[in-house]
Amino acid sequence: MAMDSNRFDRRPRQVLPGKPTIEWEPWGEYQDVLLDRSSEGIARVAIDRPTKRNAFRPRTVMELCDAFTRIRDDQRLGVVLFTGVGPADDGGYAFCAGGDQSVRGDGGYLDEEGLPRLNVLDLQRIIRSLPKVVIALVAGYAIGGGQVLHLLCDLSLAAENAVFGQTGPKVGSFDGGFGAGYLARVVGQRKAREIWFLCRQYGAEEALKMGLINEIVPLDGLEAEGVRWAREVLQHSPTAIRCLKAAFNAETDGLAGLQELAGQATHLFYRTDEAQEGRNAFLQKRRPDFSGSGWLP
Ligand SMILES: CC(C)(COP(=O)(O)OP(=O)(O)OC[C@H]1O[C@@H](n2cnc3c(N)ncnc32)[C@H](O)[C@@H]1OP(=O)(O)O)[C@@H](O)C(=O)NCCC(=O)NCCSC(=O)c1cc(O)c2ccccc2c1O
Repeated sequence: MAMDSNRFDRRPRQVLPGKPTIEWEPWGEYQDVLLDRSSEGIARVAIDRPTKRNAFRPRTVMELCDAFTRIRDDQRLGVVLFTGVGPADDGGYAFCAGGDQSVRGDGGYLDEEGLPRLNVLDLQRIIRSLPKVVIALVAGYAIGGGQVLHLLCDLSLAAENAVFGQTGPKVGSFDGGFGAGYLARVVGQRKAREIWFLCRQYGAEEALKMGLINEIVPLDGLEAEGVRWAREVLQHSPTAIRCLKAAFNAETDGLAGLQELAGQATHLFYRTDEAQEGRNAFLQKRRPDFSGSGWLP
């Protein structure tokens, strides 16, 4: 999906206002997304459709899935900053305004072949199960499906101009998965029902009060604060962090969440002499000898 970045301009690109506090390396080239990484272990993913308030079309989502999958597979990366390019030419900012209504067909959002898709649901799962920390940097609107994407990030830093809300019942849509159930876990059932049933917009202070975000930051310091949080996370144990993320998900995500947590346990188990004895015995066509393992309390 991403084209070789060597063919393109490799100068760092401005995503949000403010002085960069980290050296970004452009990483691949997409149409709707900017992807950068740094040698410090941080990646930056930005939706690049500012004239549409960073609303996503199927291509945007496919590119985001590709970007997050590449990040997952790069062992040097531990934290992702997820944001939207701004400002637009009219001065407006958005993290993401949800699904692009101009390509919404009768059965979903139409891709370039005319196939109706709701592929943001795939992206939600990729972000949710990414064994790294995803930090949303919200400048301007996080609305509709964009608000759900923001919700699924592990941490959220919002600029003073951030605005959150749902529009589904206004525009004939709803996200009854993470968008409803997980929102209720985060802000409580009463507030979640208010957000969806009334379709109001909430500023950064209200979002902080309801637990939707972690901190409010001046707009031109948003990326720098994200980098600061990322650097702090990166000082800690990668295994502890990935297991904790899976544990938080397990509490809310049913069997899919337990599968992630169990996968982390299997990863760790594979590194033990005990697990390796099972594999070696099979390959050497002999009985396994687990006597050295003990039955710990
Ligand atoms: C986000 C806004 C509140 C911003 O208002 P503002 O006044 O600042 O700006 P404009 O309204 O003038 O917008 C500027 C420019 O951007 C275009 N635009 C903005 N949002 C979208 C969008 N979502 N789709 C297409 N285009 C958009 C706008 O038309 C303007 O362009 P011009 O050419 O006319 O200048 C406000 O823009 C707003 O309310 N936007 C709509 C928000 C919305 O309703 N989003 C969709 C919700 S539904 C959804 O996201 C969704 C997606 C899924 O894939 C799902 C999958 C599965 C289940 C549920 C899903 C789901 O609910």
